[in-house]
Order: sequence, then structure tokens, then C-alpha cells
Amino acid sequence: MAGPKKIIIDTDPGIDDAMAIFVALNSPEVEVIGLTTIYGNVYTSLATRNALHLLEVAGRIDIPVAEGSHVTITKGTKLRIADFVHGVDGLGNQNFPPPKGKPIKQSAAEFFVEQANLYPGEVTVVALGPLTNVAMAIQLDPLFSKNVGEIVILGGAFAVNGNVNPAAEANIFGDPDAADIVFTSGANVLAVGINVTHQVVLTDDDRDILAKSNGKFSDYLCKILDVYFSYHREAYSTKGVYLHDPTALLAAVNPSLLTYAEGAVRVQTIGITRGLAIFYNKQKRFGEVTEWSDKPSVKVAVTVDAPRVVKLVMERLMSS
Ligand SMILES: O=c1[nH]cnc2c1ncn2[C@@H]1O[C@H](CO)[C@@H](O)[C@H]1O
Repeated sequence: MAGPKKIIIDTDPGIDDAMAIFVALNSPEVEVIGLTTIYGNVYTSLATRNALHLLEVAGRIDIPVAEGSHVTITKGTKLRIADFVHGVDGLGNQNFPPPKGKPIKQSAAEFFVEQANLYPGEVTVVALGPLTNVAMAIQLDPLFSKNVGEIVILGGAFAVNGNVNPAAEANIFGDPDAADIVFTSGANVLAVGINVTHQVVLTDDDRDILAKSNGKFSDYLCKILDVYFSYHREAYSTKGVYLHDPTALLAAVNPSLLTYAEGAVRVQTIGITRGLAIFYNKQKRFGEVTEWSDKPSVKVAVTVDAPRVVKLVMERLMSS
């Protein structure tokens, strides 16, 4: 019998990243073989610090952390950091002490390539931030896109408005050039966009249940969730928060929680729609060659069993 699925979580923690990491650590279907870090919710160096801290909270310092890129794939340094969503420390302004651990010497991209070569077809990368590290791995090793088992992406706003602006979702907007490289790489890609994750809401009542449960992970999260709840109340008038990262993580754990369409995805890299990801379902045979014509298909999530996802997230956070 095959063992648990090996996953590497590429992360920019981030409150919903913290949730996803804890859910993963409490999911017997997967083995977390590493965390890699990227800018997005915070800068990369803080993402590394937070990744190490979260593993220490979880008592899992056996899991290596590889630091990722500090700049976009085109060496851009004008990064968009979402500290207004997660707090200046990325973890709800709690001023946690610095972690004791250190990242490994390898970069995130080198770690991806090494692990995909070590276990061809068996490693799933769950990318919860901008896709710079994944695109760098594709550029570093021409065989990476074949050797990696699957790349599950939290990103895109397929046929709905974005969350950075009407066109773009935050992770794709963070590095649109990298995203286009990943979507057109031929790797086995599954994208979970905010068209799906906006259906998965952890309500105020769910949070009360988490708070009363006395689980290690739920206790920790209830401390940091305030900032995330306030942001959602202000930005969306929702009585709850979107479970972006945990939903993408669970898509890697149990793909049957969602349904998917297959087709080619291209990302706009310039202009007012920079970061817009457009899915082509390959149904119409266009009379002319398009920028999508010869591109490999990826899977894009279309529906989600939201009550089951919320229930699973809660169970796994409370039973810690
Ligand atoms: O309004 C927003 N702007 C920027 N980033 C956001 C916003 N809402 C959530 N996220 C963060 O970006 C990813 C989903 O796009 C999630 O990781 C979430 O934490």
C-alpha cells in the first residue's frame, strides 16, 4: 500500500497559512516533508521566521524549512505585502518570540528540485503564495515539471472579481510572470481560486467552538485570528473569514472535496489587468492560433463541498 502523500508547503505565513500548515500536520493522508517560504502576506525573511515558529509551536522541528526568493522571477522588488490582512508580523500582531531554528542551506527552488528527483512523481507542492519559487524550480531543472507529482496552487479568481483589484487575485498578482510559467509548464497543476475559496467561510460561531475546544492548534489560532476577522468584516462585511489556504491544502489531501474543469490557463503580465488568470476550456476550436492554443491543460477547481471542508478543518484543528 502506498504511504501518505509527500507534500511540501510553499507558504507566506499568514494567518490562513498557519491554519493550513496545522491542518496538514494533523492529516494522516499526507506527510509534510518540508516548508518553503515566499513573500506575499509578509516579506520572505519574516515568512521564514514564521514558518520556523509554527513548526516549533507544533513540536515538529524535524521538518526542514527552505527559504525562498525575496524578489519576483523578473527580479522585481516592488512587492505587494498584505500585512493589512494578517498584521505586521503576519500572525495577528502577537509579538511571538523569535524561533530557535534556522532554515536549511538550500533555497526553496533547490529543495523542490532535489525532492522531486528523489521521489519522482510522488511529491506534491502546495503553493499558498506567489509562484516565484515554483517557477524558479521549473527554470532550474527542465525535468522538474515532469518529476513533480502535482502542484496545487491557491490562486486565481476564475470568472469572478479578484481580491487585489477587480482583475487580480493576490497570489497571482504577486508574481504574474511566475504564474504564467507554472500554468504553461506541462506539470500536473491544480488551481484552487477565490471563486471557490470564497464559498468556504469559518463563521464567528465556528470560531467560538474552536475557542472552547482546548486543542493545541485551535488555542493558538484563536489568539491570532482577530486581525483576520476584523479585516473580513471591514473589506467584505462577512460574519466570518475565508478559508483560502486550508481549502487548497485539503484539495491536496482529498481531491474529491472539489470538482474541476480542465483547460489551459494564461496569466496577463502587464497593464490594468496584470495578474488576471484566464482559463480556456478548449471547447471552441478558434479559427486562429491563440496564446492558449498549444498550451497544456491544467485543472481548475469549479465547486467545493464547503460544509465538509469547514468541518474537516475544524476537526483537525481541535483534535491536536
Ligand atoms: O484582500 C486581500 N488582499 C490581499 N491578500 C489577501 C486578501 N484577502 C486574502 N488575502 C490573502 O491572499 C490569499 C488569497 O488571495 C490568501 O493567502 C489570503 O491570506
